[in-house]
Amino acid sequence: KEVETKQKLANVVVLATGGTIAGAGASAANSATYQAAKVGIEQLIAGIPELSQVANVRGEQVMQIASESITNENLLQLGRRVAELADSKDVDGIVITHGTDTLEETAYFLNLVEKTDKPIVVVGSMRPGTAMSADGMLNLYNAVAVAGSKESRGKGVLVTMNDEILSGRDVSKMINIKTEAFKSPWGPLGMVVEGKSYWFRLPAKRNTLDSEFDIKTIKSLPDVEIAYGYGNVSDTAYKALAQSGAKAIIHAGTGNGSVSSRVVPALQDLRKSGVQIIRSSHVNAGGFVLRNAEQPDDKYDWVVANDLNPQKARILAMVALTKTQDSKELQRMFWEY
Ligand SMILES: NC(=O)C[C@H](N)C(=O)O
Repeated sequence: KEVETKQKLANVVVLATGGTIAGAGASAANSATYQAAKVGIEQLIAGIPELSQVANVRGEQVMQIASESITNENLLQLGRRVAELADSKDVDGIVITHGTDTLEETAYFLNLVEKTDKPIVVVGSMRPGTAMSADGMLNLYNAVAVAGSKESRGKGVLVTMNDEILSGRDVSKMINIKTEAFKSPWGPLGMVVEGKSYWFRLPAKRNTLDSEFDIKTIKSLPDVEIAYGYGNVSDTAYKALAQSGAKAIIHAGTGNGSVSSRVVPALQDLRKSGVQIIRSSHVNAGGFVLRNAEQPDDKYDWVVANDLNPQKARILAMVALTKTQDSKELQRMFWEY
């Protein structure tokens, strides 16, 4: 009977990349002072025997880094491994353990480039496993349960943090000291409780199977950089980024992506020289940038990121620029993804 149940369980592969979920501190009181990316995936899986009740789980250590140090090469490496596993008949779902600092970027990247309807769930933790009330164990258990569930198929890349199921497209780390750190401005898609998923809404934006991007055809990612808007800002950073080879600059603007009059002339010049200018917003609870509001985007040939925060706008711009250099095409992609 036991063998029978085991056969019915989904096969879930956990790809480990490091982060706090693999972190370790000197004492149980160290919830914020610790080293990320210390514990291997075998040890993480062995620490949660209950995983075997929700899926047949095996782990793979893809890298072991704190996520603030993730490079474009790391993203491509991870994306390619996810695609290989998704193509494999004996894999039903994939979980990626990840540091939380750039988790939202990796989740969005995978959401754009993985051509599969198999569940892909990205998960992290705010406290290391050595801390009191560590959150990684339950977050990972939830991730495996969601990745092993047929109901999770075709919903784009997902994130499970703090009992919520969130869309990898628009989830963002909103605070760095609470376990309730990850939010989407548009709310979670569902909840996961005791290994069972409860769904309430679906992503409306193009993703995975419905996406025009494919990890298998992306050889490298172009250089896209972010410059921050604030009072008394100068154009130095924008110019320097372009000079060092940025193909697009994300303006992490104030308010609705507004641009200081001290910076506008430089951005007009950069656009004329071929650099794409993409207006986003760094407001905390989620920006919303509209074309030709605040700035005449049609006249300047700039692009707006709408609700994508600057770091997510960077991901879409990189992926989009592997297909087109046309600003109108770029803008279409920013509306559709
Ligand atoms: N909570 C975390 O995972 C933070 C860590 N710096 C990381 O992103 O790897």
